[in-house]
Amino acid sequence: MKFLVIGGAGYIGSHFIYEAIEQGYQCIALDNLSEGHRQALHPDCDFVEGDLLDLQLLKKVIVDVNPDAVFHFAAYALVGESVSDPSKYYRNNVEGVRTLLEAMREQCPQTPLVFSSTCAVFGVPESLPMKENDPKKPISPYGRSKLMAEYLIEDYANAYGIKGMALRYFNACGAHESARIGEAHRCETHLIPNVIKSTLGGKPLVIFGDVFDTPDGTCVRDYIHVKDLAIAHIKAAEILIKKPKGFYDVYQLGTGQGYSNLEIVKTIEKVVGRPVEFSYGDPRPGDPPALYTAVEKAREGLGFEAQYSSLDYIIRTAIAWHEAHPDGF
Ligand SMILES: NC(=O)c1ccc[n+]([C@@H]2O[C@H](COP(=O)([O-])OP(=O)(O)OC[C@H]3O[C@@H](n4cnc5c(N)ncnc54)[C@H](O)[C@@H]3O)[C@@H](O)[C@H]2O)c1
Ligand SMILES: O=c1ccn([C@@H]2O[C@H](COP(=O)(O)OP(=O)(O)O[C@H]3O[C@H](CO)[C@@H](O)[C@H](O)[C@H]3O)[C@@H](O)[C@H]2O)c(=O)[nH]1
Repeated sequence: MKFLVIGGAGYIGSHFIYEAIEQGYQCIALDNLSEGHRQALHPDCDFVEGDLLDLQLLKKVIVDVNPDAVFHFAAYALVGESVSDPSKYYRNNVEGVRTLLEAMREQCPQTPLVFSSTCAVFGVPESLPMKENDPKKPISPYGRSKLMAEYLIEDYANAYGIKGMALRYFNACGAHESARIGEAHRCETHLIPNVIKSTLGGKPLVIFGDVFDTPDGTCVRDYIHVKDLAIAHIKAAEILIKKPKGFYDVYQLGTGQGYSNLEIVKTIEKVVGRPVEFSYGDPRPGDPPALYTAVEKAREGLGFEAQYSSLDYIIRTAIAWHEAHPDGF
């Protein structure tokens, strides 16, 4: 089977491709390398350098590849930047999805689409753990753009028979067990890489806020290893392939267990064997105090349960990647 992977040179997309190729699937990545890295691509993965917003290119690639499933990882994903430059986010994350849906509607209306969504569609959750159908009140243009994209896919499924699944990830983390690929965002905002980089001589760590309504005052998040995300995507595609036209559903991917920012720092200290220096800063605007998912729907609907997301494995694989590639790719 052949998978077309939009955004395949990015962090999560590149780990998905490694897993899919290791499981025997053929992969073709399309990426404009605005954030991704050519070196992140598996050596057996075919690559088209191009833009999601280029409808003619998408149609041509779909005809040439004739994929059995399409995976859409490409987006801009910095919450803060989305507040200061929403136009950039709505264009790439909403118009990009519409362009892809148009290309698929014309060239491969039966082919399943698996879409990267986020727990940021909820904003500040009304209750925990968060369930798929809980109320959604996103508080950033990034979260809103992803919620709009979910609606677009659902509407195209209802009206034109597209088959789609939105997978809402909680906090993606970790690296490939080989340490050949890992998290290498050009502007790194995520906690785990920032803690690790601070131990390797990078920028000093600032923990954003210690006065949240959580057990130790720091934010709580649900961390899921990129290998688990990759496995869930393959399960989603295998299920979607067998579904009738017009099928659409949403699943959340996390472990169901929350860890505070301080617990992450303490675990990294234990693994590296020395103290991590940090200071407390102001809370980051738009950070909800606690986010963790209910896992029942993914367990029942996808047969998915995280297996590679112990904090110890996440941190060990992430450290191995950063030690092997201190300057990224
Ligand atoms: N990292 C997380 O914790 C997290 C959590 C929830 C959801 N997500 C979502 O998962 C997806 C992947 O996230 P990531 O962390 O791997 O991000 P990433 O930036 O590393 O990967 C995105 C890739 O898409 C490419 N891209 C962006 N716009 C494009 C365009 N117009 N045309 C072609 N390629 C384009 C980039 O070059 C990059 O390679 C995103 O949709 C993100 O919103 C990420
Ligand atoms: O240097 C840092 C970096 C992060 N944090 C805190 O660590 C926690 C986790 O932050 P981060 O790793 O940036 O992830 P989130 O902000 O939780 O991730 C959100 O942002 C992603 C976009 O990058 C979305 O896709 C996810 O769905 C959404 O949960 C938050 O409390 C941050 O304030 C720090 O204290 N210091």
